[in-house]
Amino acid sequence: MKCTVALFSFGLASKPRQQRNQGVTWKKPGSTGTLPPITVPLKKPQPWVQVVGHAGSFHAGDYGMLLKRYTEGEQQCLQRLMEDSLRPFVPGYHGVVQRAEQDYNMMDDLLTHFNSPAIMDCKIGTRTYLEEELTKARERPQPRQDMYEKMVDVDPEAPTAEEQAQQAVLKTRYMQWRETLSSTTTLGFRIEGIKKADGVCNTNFKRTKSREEVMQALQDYVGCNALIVKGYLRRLKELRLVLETSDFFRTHEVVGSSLLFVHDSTGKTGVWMIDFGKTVPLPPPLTLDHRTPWEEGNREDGYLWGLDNLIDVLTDILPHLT
Ligand SMILES: O=P(O)(O)O[C@H]1[C@H](O)[C@@H](OP(=O)(O)O)[C@H](OP(=O)(O)O)[C@@H](OP(=O)(O)O)[C@H]1O
Ligand SMILES: Nc1ncnc2c1ncn2[C@@H]1O[C@H](COP(=O)(O)OP(=O)(O)O)[C@@H](O)[C@H]1O
Repeated sequence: MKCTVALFSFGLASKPRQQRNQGVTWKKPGSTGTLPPITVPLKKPQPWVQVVGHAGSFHAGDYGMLLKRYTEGEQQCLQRLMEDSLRPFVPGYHGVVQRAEQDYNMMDDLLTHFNSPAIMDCKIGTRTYLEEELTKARERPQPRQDMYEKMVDVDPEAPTAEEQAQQAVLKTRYMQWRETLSSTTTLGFRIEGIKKADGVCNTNFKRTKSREEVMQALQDYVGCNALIVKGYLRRLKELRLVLETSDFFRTHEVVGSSLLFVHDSTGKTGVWMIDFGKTVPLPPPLTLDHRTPWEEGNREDGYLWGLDNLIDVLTDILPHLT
């Protein structure tokens, strides 16, 4: 999907976001109304921007909140994360709300405190589908036409003769193809989408694979600004330290989760873990180190290996920046 800009908030208040807060007018308490009202111009509110992901899953809420279509698995993860040492690295979670008969997980909008932010979504890990999806695909294969079409759009030669005959591919096959086409297999992370401060959005990274191509895309994203990269590196190294001791992380297979990078022209930077739709608890006493290569059955996801590589790549671009 293309970047989506939400101009209006959803449901929590009756007026659209753009119409409220453009300036606040009030009277002095107890005044007779003879004093002219004081008008305080407030900063223009920022529209929430979705860089990638499922269309129609989100609604921008009020008061810096974001509503994401409810799934029980994601709710469980967000709830557990609020009690874990990873809490500062995930959006604050505020429970389930219902709007127009649909349940949503309500969380902090991570863009709130930035001014015209640049945003990047990086999917972390060497595997983007769950082991249970692989088992299901073997037991009850359900070839998908939509994924065949997405595949052919990128590379008409990619489907096998059998897939061409069926005009359909299995989801796991599509996901594996996406992993090897991009840097997921070789670096353990891939750029999914970037929105720059000028509003220009790029989700065309499916073939961004080599270390050099990834470095180029990252350099472009940070506008060759070394301070921004240093800010990101500090945060990523802190995250790595916390991940290495987090109970939540040790006991969960983290698949398809992204790091959301945000910075603005003031030099402010932030990185958070998002998307726990395919993060599942492991059967005790199984734990993961997130660096051991995946073999079917070991449940390893390559998350920390990918983070190590991302930190290395960002460190390598520093000498090229001003
Ligand atoms: O990015 P493209 O190539 O379009 O492929 C998408 C992403 O892999 C989605 O993962 P994510 O949500 O992590 O971005 C995945 O959703 P799942 O998370 O459900 O696996 C979609 O599966 P379907 O929703 O089954 O189409 C798949 O079609
Ligand atoms: N808490 C958040 N704050 C701000 N933006 C977010 C937040 N969560 C998700 N997004 C935006 O939505 C996009 C998709 O999020 P994600 O959770 O991965 O959705 P999906 O499960 O549909 O893939 C991200 O790339 C980002 O732009």
